[in-house]
Amino acid sequence: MTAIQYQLDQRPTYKDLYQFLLTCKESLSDHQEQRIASISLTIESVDLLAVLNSIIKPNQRHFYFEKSGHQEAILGFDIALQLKTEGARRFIKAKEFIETALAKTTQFGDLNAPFSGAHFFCNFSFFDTSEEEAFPAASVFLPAWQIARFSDLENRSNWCLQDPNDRYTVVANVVIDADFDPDLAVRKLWQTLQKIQAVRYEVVNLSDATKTFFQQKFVAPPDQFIASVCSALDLIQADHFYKVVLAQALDIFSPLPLNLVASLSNLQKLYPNCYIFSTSNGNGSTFIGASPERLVRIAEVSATRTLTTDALAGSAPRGKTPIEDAWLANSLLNSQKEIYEHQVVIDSIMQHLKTLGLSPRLAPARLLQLSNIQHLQTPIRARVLSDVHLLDAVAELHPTPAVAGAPRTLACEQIRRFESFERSLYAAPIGWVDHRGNGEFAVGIRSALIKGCQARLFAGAGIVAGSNPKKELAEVQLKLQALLNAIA
Ligand SMILES: C=C(O[C@@H]1C=C(C(=O)O)C=C[C@H]1O)C(=O)O
Repeated sequence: MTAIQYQLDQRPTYKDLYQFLLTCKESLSDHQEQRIASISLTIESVDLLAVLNSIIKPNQRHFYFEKSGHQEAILGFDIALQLKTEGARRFIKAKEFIETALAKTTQFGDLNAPFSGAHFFCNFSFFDTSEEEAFPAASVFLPAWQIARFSDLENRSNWCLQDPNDRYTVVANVVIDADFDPDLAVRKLWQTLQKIQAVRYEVVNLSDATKTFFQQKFVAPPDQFIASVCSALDLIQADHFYKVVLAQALDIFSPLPLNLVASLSNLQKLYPNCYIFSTSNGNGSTFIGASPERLVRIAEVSATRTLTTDALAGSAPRGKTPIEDAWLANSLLNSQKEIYEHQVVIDSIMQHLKTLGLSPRLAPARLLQLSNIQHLQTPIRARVLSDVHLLDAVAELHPTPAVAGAPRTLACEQIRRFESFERSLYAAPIGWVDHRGNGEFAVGIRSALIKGCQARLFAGAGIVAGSNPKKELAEVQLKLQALLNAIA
């Protein structure tokens, strides 16, 4: 991969870009060869959801990923290169696809600016084959356009407003082949850049989005969920496995098409400490959610390449009063059953990270409090050497016992047996990888698959010895209700 740098204080001109693209074309060695030119520029502030709302067409692929705390958000749209695959080697195939794409990429711009350079957007399904047509078991794409916001501030109180300290990067990825016309390409680039920059003053008044009356239907009735939990508890007692995570799916039908951007904006406001994500297949289906669960991040922390993951399991509702809330938090922190459910996740993550040759360290367990629910959370960190790719870590960690159970294979068999719907992208890795092999994946829980006037909402709960079937149903319904409140 080649990188051409230009001075930070100097925006490239039309001529600079033309010259760069022409050089890329001239470097093609034969008629069959294809190269990628990746151009990174810094721009002034732009509202990413406004771009999603006003520029991206429903039949264009998009990917939106906002890190918990709203410090970073990244939007990709339109496809430069893509891979769709399935099977046991899907994560490895995704890694190979990215490495092959990077080998034919020439990068232009300041690669030290946050979120500059080529980024690849990935979504996977929970199982390694997918019966559900909307999304394949593995999908990776390099977008034609990528826009990112990066905030240096640790705790922004006014996160939903544009902050003067935020920095914005745009990356355009252009496919260069024998028929490539550099002049036309620069003119198109310029036009799209202008369109993006014109969006920044657009007010997307999402709070006015019409809330419509939805009809709702569980895919499997609540009684069936209770019966499944009881059967799972019998198998746990008979020592077949320790834990299984069983989910419910709720279908909603709206008289009007569901409003994707309004739903995302609601999720942002309701869940400021969750990952907010949206991925479309370019064919009318979109998967969105607000997940509190990090699968894995690899980033430079104080000049050390560091892997961070979280064990997240063990839940309680939030109280209606501060006293009730504190009581519920205290019960969660001291419940033998919840601590055990949490520990199963920690043990598995530690073991899988060691399999990767890492020496992980645990931070003390803490409470992660969301607006409707609270969880036990243990951050886990490890130093990584350059031979561990982010997708190697995803392949090793997914699915953790937080969303599958333990032991993994037996738990997954029980999920297939007890759940009567396809999990699709629910509870699966969703995230991005950059040109350095760094990036971040969330676990796609608290999520919904939207198509036109319909949506399927997903939520689950971990079942271990001592679980109470009615409480588990209540937990799943609480999680579903939170999503329902956000879908507009
Ligand atoms: C499976 C889900 O959540 C998981 C299950 C939890 C639990 O049972 O306590 C807590 C957090 C998540 O790891 C979901 O929200 O769908």
